[in-house]
Amino acid sequence: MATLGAHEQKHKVTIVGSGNWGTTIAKVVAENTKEHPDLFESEVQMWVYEEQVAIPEASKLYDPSSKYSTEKQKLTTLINHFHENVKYLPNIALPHNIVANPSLQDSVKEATILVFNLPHQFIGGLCDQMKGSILPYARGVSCIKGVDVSSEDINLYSESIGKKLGIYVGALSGANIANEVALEKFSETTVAYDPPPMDSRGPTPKEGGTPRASELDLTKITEHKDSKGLTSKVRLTAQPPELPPLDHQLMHTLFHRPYFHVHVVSDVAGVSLSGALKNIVAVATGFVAGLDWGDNAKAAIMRVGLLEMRKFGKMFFENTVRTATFTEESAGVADLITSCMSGRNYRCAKMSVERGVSIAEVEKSELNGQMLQGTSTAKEVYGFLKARGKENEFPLLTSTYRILQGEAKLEDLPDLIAKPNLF
Ligand SMILES: NC(=O)c1ccc[n+]([C@@H]2O[C@H](COP(=O)([O-])OP(=O)(O)OC[C@H]3O[C@@H](n4cnc5c(N)ncnc54)[C@H](O)[C@@H]3O)[C@@H](O)[C@H]2O)c1
Ligand SMILES: O=P(O)(O)OC[C@H](O)CO
Repeated sequence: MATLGAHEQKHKVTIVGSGNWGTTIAKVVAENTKEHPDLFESEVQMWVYEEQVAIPEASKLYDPSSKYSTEKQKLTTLINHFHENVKYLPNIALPHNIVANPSLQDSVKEATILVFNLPHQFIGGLCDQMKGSILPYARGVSCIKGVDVSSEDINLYSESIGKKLGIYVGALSGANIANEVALEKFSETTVAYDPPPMDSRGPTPKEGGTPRASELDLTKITEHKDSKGLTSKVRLTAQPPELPPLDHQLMHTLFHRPYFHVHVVSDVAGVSLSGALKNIVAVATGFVAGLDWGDNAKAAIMRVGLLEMRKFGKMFFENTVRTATFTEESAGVADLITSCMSGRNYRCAKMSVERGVSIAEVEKSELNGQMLQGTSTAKEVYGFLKARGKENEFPLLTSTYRILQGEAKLEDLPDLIAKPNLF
């Protein structure tokens, strides 16, 4: 187990988000912060998008004589009272050192490590609200499976968040159906963390002066190569030397559990792109499952999907992506497989075909507020590919969007994806 020596300060962790995966990762992290008091403050703040919730009658917490069962209450009140997220992760006991906080600014203000974990459509607005409230030397990890697409550009969420907040952000992604991880069934994940070299330790002393752990001494302009290989000057604040160094070893200690095995790598692009693009492939796999075409058809979609994911990485992130990530890491092929077997994108796409209704209708009726990422990512990625004139080079990603739009027939999918050059 990692012990990094005695330090005057400890890391304080905040989870930004509290959905199905957000709450599960809060549980993982809170178990570790409690187990490593030499490195972390035990308390983990979890920012909750506040809503009024009644305990479902199916819940083991349901007690008709209690005010909590009959009346709608604030979700934060319920989480902090029962140590359970009754809406997004029901029937899972949460560690008592998780504190649900409805105030974004208050929840992040002391965090030295910010874990971003919520549906990707909300992150831009939340970063705007967070500006000015976070520590300048905080570091982040994005668990978001999605890509940040503007009219003609594509960015990893880790980098978009990092740019908006002026901090370095890595990524976590893997074959991680949240409910299974929450039940402590074995799984693996991949953490990608590759901060600019200044993070290696210590303040930059003023010439002839003694280093002090103040922001002034620790902030410097440093060269940083982003995931597209572009080198730019970024203003970044080093973490004070009083804190345990935030390196691969500490990342491992923060996320690894006996049931949740972590592999830390440096390929932020490969890890992030895998998590985003596999959601589109899962929608396509759900579609063919809905037609009852069998496992061979699903495997064919997964094969083409994996090749398109790798080609996408090579084409648009060629300078930094490690193509082996797609086939060697949990974030790559393993996440593709689990998502295409039982993920929400797969299940909702399958039901939409079986019931003859839109996937959005199924999402609304079946997910109790949880959100699909595959449908919006399909639209965003298609828009990006089309703007570049590359849509025909990614037939599965493109066809999935066109089927969602009613512009292509699902039954034609085998021909639509036949014989592309995916290498
Ligand atoms: N659930 C999984 O099994 C799983 C596993 C791995 C990764 N992921 C990824 O993790 C990320 C988060 O997914 P999740 O499963 O925790 O979320 P989720 O699908 O449970 O989404 C619901 C969350 O969105 C929040 N929300 C709703 N409206 C909001 C608003 N206006 N502003 C801010 N928040 C709002 C809700 O409070 C809730 O916390 C996604 O990128 C997802 O792809 C999910
Ligand atoms: O349920 P999905 O489809 O959002 O997928 C969940 C996870 O990403 C699987 O690793």
